[in-house]
Amino acid sequence: NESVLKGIANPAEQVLQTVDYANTRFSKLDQINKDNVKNLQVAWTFSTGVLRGHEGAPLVVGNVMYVHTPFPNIVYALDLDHDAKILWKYEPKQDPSVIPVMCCDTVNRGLAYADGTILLHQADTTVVSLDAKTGKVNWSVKNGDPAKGATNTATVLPVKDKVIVGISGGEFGVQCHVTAYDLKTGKLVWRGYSEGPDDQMLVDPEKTTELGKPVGKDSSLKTWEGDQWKTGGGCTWGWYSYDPKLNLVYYGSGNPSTWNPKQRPGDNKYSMTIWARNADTGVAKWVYQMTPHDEWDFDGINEMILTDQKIDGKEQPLLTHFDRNGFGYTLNRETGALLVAEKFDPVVNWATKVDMDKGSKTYGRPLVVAKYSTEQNGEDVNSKGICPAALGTKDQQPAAFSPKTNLFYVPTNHVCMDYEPFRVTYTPGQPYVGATLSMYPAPNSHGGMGNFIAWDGVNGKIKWSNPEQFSVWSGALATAGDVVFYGTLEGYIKAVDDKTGKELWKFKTPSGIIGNVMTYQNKGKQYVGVLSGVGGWAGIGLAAGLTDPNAGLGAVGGYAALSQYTNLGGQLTVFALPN
Ligand SMILES: O=C(O)c1cc(C(=O)O)c2c(n1)C(=O)C(=O)c1cc(C(=O)O)[nH]c1-2
Repeated sequence: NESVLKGIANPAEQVLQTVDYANTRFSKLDQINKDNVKNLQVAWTFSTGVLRGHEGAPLVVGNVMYVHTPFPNIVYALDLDHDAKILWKYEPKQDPSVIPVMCCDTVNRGLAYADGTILLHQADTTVVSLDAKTGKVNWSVKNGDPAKGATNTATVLPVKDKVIVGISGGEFGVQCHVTAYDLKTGKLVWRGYSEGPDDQMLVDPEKTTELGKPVGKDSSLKTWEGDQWKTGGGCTWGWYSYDPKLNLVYYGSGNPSTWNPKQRPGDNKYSMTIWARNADTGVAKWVYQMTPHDEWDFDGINEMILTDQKIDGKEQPLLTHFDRNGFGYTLNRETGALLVAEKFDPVVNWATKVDMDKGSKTYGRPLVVAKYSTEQNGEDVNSKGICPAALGTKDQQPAAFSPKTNLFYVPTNHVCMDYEPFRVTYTPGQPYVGATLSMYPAPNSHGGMGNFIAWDGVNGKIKWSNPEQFSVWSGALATAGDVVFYGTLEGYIKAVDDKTGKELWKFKTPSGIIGNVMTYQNKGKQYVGVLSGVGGWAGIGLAAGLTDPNAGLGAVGGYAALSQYTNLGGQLTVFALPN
């Protein structure tokens, strides 16, 4: 989309949640740099009026900032030239009783801008196009059925004349999908499901490849028993990337439903899969399933970061992905060839490695350690000491990449779990979970539940690692000022040196940070902004007022101590250097 490309090219603006189509979250702004970042001060603040988990980041288009909130999904347009005065406010009418409570709070990962419109995907799965000037609704369309457990938390990605949209519902047995709507009218153009017959998945059995081979006819159906694919999950609630040259959209699918692996024999394709789809037709060029027959809830939805780097002696179009399962993958994004798969936290123990031997039957698959296999241990058996926990070595919190250092900056979890699968029956609209968990800090380690790391994607190695007391549930931002920013669950926004990880500055905001740090320029001056508001899976315990470590989906566990550091909130804090 031309207007999106124009916005991406202007570092004063932020028109997408992912900063650019490649998901690098790198800003070319460099007024704030590693020498002066220690002088950052609060420039202004804004209360969103909502006290829940605030994920994503505001957008800046021209001299207007667009701020979104978690449910009820309010959008504010703020005039950056006039003291952030509210230009308009959009508050959707959503019936809270029809919105399924997803595992992990009522978050929303933010807005997107294209062609003079602001695009919002609400919790009730309504996709709305708003006039960016007035906040008036251009069109709206229903993307799913909340009565069957479908909901939304993700942002959308405008590509050419379409907007690409995912859906949540993996804990409700939704057959999840990705859909392209016409940007002007909201008319459905194509929809590809994560599992099912080829025509539903938009898979061409001869042309769609997995690890270099055509997938073959109805390849997904053969990996499910009977009709189980119809309630198979594989939800699409993560981040989307786009390569304009290859015209491919990249994203990952989530867990197969239920969490009880015994109830769904087979590989459960194509849950837990990286998808590369043609943006015009939706037809998949290639797929790669990272965790066949998931036994741990390692949703494969984390962002795909597109870079061009030299690997195996030649410059290649790469895709790097930090999966929940604890492996950092690098693939050739044109062909789907697997190049690197290494653990990005040494505590990962459920698999010894990913088999990289092309001649082997298990090529491309993780080699599972029997003692941590909840499938082999069986129903009603508590498998203990599995690392990482269900929320993964990384969850939705997006990483950043700096072309100045060729390093990825990754917010991670350092958490292990006990997992006990049990039998469930499917009832439309009711939770279809099938396991209980408890989660705790990785043992024999630094005692904390997170690390902020720098990763070399070509060699698959950690460059440096900063331990954190809690999971780093906030997204990273890398800048041309040689600084990387991120937030912590206690509420700190931190700036570190992109080469060494040395802490250069921090500031404690009013609530835990699970939003993504952003930067923009107004009247020639650079600002850094971040949403505070604890929540999401790691913070849901606090958000729901739960202190019982066994409450919820094992959500509280080691995070219960968060209540000693922070409180619910909903605030944007914007920083700048002194005049
Ligand atoms: O399978 C799904 O549909 C689904 C949806 C979501 C969501 O929409 O936020 C999460 C998850 N799964 C999930 O597994 C998970 O760990 C998670 C964390 C968060 C969050 O925002 O903190 N959401 C979700």
